[in-house]
Order: sequence, then C-alpha cells, then structure tokens
Amino acid sequence: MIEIRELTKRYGNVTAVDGLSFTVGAGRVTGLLGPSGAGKSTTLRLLLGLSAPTSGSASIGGREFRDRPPGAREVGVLLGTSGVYCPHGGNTAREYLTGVARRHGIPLGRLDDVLDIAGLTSAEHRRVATFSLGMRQRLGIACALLADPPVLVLDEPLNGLDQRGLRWARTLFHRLAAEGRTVLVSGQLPMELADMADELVIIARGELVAGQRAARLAVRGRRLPVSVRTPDVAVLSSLLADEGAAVELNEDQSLTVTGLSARRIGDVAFLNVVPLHELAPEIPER
Ligand SMILES: Nc1ncnc2c1ncn2[C@@H]1O[C@H](COP(=O)(O)OP(=O)(O)OP(=O)(O)O)[C@@H](O)[C@H]1O
Repeated sequence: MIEIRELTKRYGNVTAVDGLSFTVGAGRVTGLLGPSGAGKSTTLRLLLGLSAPTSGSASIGGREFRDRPPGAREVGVLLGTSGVYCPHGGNTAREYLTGVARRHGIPLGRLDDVLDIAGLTSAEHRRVATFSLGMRQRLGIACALLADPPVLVLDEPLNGLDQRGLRWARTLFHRLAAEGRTVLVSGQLPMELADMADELVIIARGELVAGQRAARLAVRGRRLPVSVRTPDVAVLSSLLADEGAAVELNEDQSLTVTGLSARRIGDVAFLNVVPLHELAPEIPER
C-alpha cells in the first residue's frame, strides 16, 4: 500500500534520508522507529509530497501523493509534534474540527463520531489553547480521521500521551488496522511503539537499521540492549545476572543490560524493591 523505494533527501550537506526502502501493508499497524534526527519526519513529508526527494520515490496505493486526483481524501495525516497547530487559540475543539471539515468538504455530521473516538466529547467546547499536549494529540488524531480514510500517516502521535492515552491509541490503531486500513505511525520510544505496532521499521541517520518483523521481535524480545539506572547497582546487577542477562557497568554508573527485555528488567526490579531511575531500550546505531 505504501512503498518507499531508494528514497534519499539531502539538505545541503546533510543527508536526512539515505537510500531508504520499506513497504507498509494494509490491515496492520506499522511503526517507523528512530531516535531524534533519524529522518522519520522527512520520510513522512516526502511521502506526503510536502517536499521533493533528491532521488528515489515514495508512493501510496501505487501513486505519488501529489499525483492523486483532486479532492481525494484517502490519506489521514497528523504532522508535527504538538498535535494540532492552532493559530487561533480561541477556537474550541468543535470549531477547530468544523473548520477542517469545511475546508475538505466533509459532512459536519462526522464531527460527533471523531470527537467520540478521540474521547473529547466532554471537552468539545473547550478552547484548544487550554488543551494539554495529550489532548492536542487526540484532537490531531480526530482530525486525521475526519474523512474516514483508508490510509493513516501519523507523525509521533504518541508524544504527550499518558498511560491511559497510550492504551487508547493502541486500541484505536489496532481497530483501524483490523478494519483493513493502512496505519503508519512514527515514534522515538521503542517500547511504546513496539507495543503498538504489528511491524516495525527502525531507521537511524536516514538509513534502515532493521526492517519489519525482525525489528519488532528485536524490541519485544531480548536482543536490544537496555540502559538502566538505579542507586542499587550491585543488587540489581546480581539479580539480572541470575536471570541470565549480561550486565555491563558504564563509567557514568549506568548499566547496559543485554539478554532481557526492558519489561522483564522492570519486573525483576519491582519484585525485589530495587528503585529504577531509568529503563530505556537502546535504539541500535549503525
Ligand atoms: N528543512 C531542513 N533543512 C535542513 N536540514 C533538515 C531539514 N529537515 C530536516 N533536516 C535534518 O535532517 C535530519 C533528519 O531530520 P528529521 O526531522 O526527519 O528527523 P526525525 O527522525 O523526524 O527527528 P525528530 O524525532 O526529532 O523529529 C536531521 O539531521 C535534521 O536536522
């Protein structure tokens, strides 16, 4: 459904995306995972025709986005990290969505549906300027869903969501995929994205690090090293070694743990009342 082929984008001497190829199928949630500056937003902007590639191509349904027929509304989009750009902060959520729906010729009857899906019905008359980042993200996702599109391209939709918001997003994205849609979601947080996605594409410095199913297994499973900080370095090291992990103590007193998932490390620490100050799977650098 979405095909990125040998995509390259250079800005002067910065190569933001470097010969990237991957595909995104319908009926599943695909995560585009990478650290800050990896080239996720650039890839999505190229896919959406918002900037032109230096070489290579990006297509949706076999067609470049900018070649789609006028008025086509097959792609729902969320771009930018703060969910909703709101130049007129005086608008309420309903007014904001009304504006977007009118601009795209979408019947206003759809507003109630997307407000409900986004869990914003009770906040529909609140000014967007008073919204938290998480609520803005929900509103941005509601916007992306307005036209009921078969394809969703969402740049960092999980930013600012709390645990409840993450659960909501996971359920929603899976439902949208189960309905046969193509759902592409970018993010920086391996665990959150791996939990959310059926497939993962991991990029770093504009290049593919690991593709699709292998990447998901790497994050969910045991292969990514996990960075851990605790005041009880010795106790936790020995507990994790007992679990079969390889534990390395770094100069800054953090631990690099390989062979156990972040989730398992968290559980071991919790069960043994060891405080954790950081628990972060490391995205592989090339
Ligand atoms: N318009 C631009 N001009 C120059 N350099 C750019 C431009 N857009 C992106 N870059 C550079 O390209 C690289 C990739 O940026 P991009 O925003 O795509 O990464 P990202 O993975 O989305 O990061 P983040 O998660 O922080 O948004 C970075 O080095 C960035 O500085």
